[in-house]
Amino acid sequence: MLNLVQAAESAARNPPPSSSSSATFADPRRGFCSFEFFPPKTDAGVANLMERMERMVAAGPLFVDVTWRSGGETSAVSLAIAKAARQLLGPDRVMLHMTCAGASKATLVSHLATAAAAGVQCILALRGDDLDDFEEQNNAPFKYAIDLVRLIRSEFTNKFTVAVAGYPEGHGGIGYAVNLKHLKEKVDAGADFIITQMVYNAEVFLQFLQDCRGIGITCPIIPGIMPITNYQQFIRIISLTKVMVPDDLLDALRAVKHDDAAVRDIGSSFVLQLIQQFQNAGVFGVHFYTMNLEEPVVGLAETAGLLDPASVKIRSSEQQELAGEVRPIYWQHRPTSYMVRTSDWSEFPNGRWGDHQSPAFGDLSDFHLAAVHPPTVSPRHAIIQKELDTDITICRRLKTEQDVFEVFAKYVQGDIPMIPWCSNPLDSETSSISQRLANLNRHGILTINSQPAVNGVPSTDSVFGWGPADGLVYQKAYVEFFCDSQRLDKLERVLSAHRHLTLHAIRADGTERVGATNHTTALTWGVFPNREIVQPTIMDPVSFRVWSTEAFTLWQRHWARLYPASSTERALLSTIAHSYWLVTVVDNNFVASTLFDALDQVVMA
Ligand SMILES: Cc1cc2nc3c(=O)[nH]c(=O)nc-3n(C[C@H](O)[C@H](O)[C@H](O)COP(=O)(O)OP(=O)(O)OC[C@H]3O[C@@H](n4cnc5c(N)ncnc54)[C@H](O)[C@@H]3O)c2cc1C
Ligand SMILES: NC(=O)c1ccc[n+]([C@@H]2O[C@H](COP(=O)([O-])OP(=O)(O)OC[C@H]3O[C@@H](n4cnc5c(N)ncnc54)[C@H](O)[C@@H]3O)[C@@H](O)[C@H]2O)c1
Repeated sequence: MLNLVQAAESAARNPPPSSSSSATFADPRRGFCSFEFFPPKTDAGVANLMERMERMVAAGPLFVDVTWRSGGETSAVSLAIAKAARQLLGPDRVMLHMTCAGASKATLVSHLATAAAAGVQCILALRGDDLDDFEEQNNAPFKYAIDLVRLIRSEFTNKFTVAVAGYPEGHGGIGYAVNLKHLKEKVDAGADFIITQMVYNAEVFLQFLQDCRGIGITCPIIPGIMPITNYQQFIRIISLTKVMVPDDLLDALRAVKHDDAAVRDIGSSFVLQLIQQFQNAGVFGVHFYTMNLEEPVVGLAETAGLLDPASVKIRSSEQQELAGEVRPIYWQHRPTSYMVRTSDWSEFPNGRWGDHQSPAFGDLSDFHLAAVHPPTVSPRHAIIQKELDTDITICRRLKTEQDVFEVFAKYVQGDIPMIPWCSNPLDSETSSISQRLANLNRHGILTINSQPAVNGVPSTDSVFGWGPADGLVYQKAYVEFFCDSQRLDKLERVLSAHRHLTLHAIRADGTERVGATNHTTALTWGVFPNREIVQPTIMDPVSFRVWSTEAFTLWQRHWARLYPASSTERALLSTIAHSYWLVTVVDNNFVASTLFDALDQVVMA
């Protein structure tokens, strides 16, 4: 893999004589790219990713890589995807991410041996983030990525090419220069090249590159970029990673945030310019955080001249079978693609939770883009300040459940900028119900998501509109919340008089209580001239189950953890996480909704 990266860099810098020196931007010899995939959360998503990956690798990236969930819980899926990619592309063009923090030496050696046996020759050695207990991490043998680099070199010598992560804007709040020093140590310990955290500012990356060179890091450094395809998703990811985004870009995206096609146009022009700036400065490779999306990523890479389809010789299944290889089970049993109905609108047209059969379905934390902790604090990072403020606010004394209820109520009133489940301020459409929501929250219906009913509002409406002009949009009232068993019992009794309301409740241990119907249900849809009905948000019981696991984890991971191990607060939050239900209620009568009346009855004395 290293040879491949070096050869691609050198070919880009020294194009063959036949290529004119005034090569155009789209000259395929001018650049290369890699595509990063993450393991989807559901079997159907994995099956569809396999299919999509086959098309994406045929487009001609230099290599593909597969992320790894901290703790290695999804290691089998990551490995299966890497193995499938290897079968398609060959062994030297596939990289597997692997995290080490909290793992034992035996586990890591076993994962590495399994990867080697599957024909993976390149590892992106990472620390990982998602540890339940920092104290535990401090005593663990593998604290930093460098420990994994050293392990690979000592146990497997040169069997693997090793890449490591770099952070143009710093990492972990310990200072940019210290970060660089640690990066140099990783390279000195045996890393062959560096892939960076996503970056949307050419100056920032080029300064980082110069600083790396200045301290003697000579290996290839590939900047990471995530294509901008959907406003909500982009905002959530930059809030998580805290990467710097030019204000002009944010303003332009905000102005068209409900129109995915316009967001994608603006995002693509921006990313193409960024790549051009990199190329002008002699940086020819780009790492794409694909988010498992196909069309926007391949389109961008193609326009930027980063693909080389001629270099890919995808082997047919017959060739693979002749070579004694077994195709992944997902391919043999893959369902008819579910993508067709959304292909025109890419993956989540202004939509929210995605389709559980989609390869791009998952929680943002699955994308493993980077640290969720604030990096080096810079004055430009107002967003970090916002998070720190939130930490302080929700870190206040919590003695009783009522104190917890108050935090939720304050969030929907706009007095707290974030809670662990909601990282952005409420949408304007929620203002019509925010007082009712605050009251529900104060009475133990702890809301994390909602929408009021909408019946045929113009798609250009400044509050409820989305999609192209001249359409009409609709939505069912919906609310998602945590509550205890007593309130759920009462809700079920109330719902018997509201037959158009459907309920689905799940507890952390997986116990479920479901209403009469439990099918995939349309939540938001739009009718536009000359199109089929567009349905960006559905309530899907499978997605809800997957999401509930994440939702319960956030009590501990993003909240309880802010308090000392034996504190009252930790115990209280932990009890809530284990005993409360996560509930969704959909009001199927979008013409005359009674959802909030029903919830008011639950909290009435
Ligand atoms: C390209 C890329 C891909 C990623 N893929 C995944 C993935 O698949 N799965 C996943 O879970 N996460 C992934 N991540 C996220 C990554 O795990 C986190 O960003 C994590 O917080 C840091 O990982 P690292 O490997 O950079 O850590 P390290 O290099 O160990 O650095 C972590 C922090 O510790 C500091 N440090 C390093 N050495 C020392 C030392 N000796 N003493 C004190 N401080 C030290 C560093 O300066 C840095 O602040 C990815 C990140 C990137 C950029
Ligand atoms: N039901 C599922 O199957 C499923 C699956 C995955 C994610 N989710 C939910 O999706 C959320 C993220 O997706 P999104 O794009 O819909 O979020 P979002 O931030 O866009 O919020 C959607 C709507 O809910 C409102 N809202 C936000 N926080 C609220 C709160 N605390 N109380 C009441 N209303 C609130 C917003 O104003 C907005 O109108 C997750 O936090 C989770 O709640 C649900």
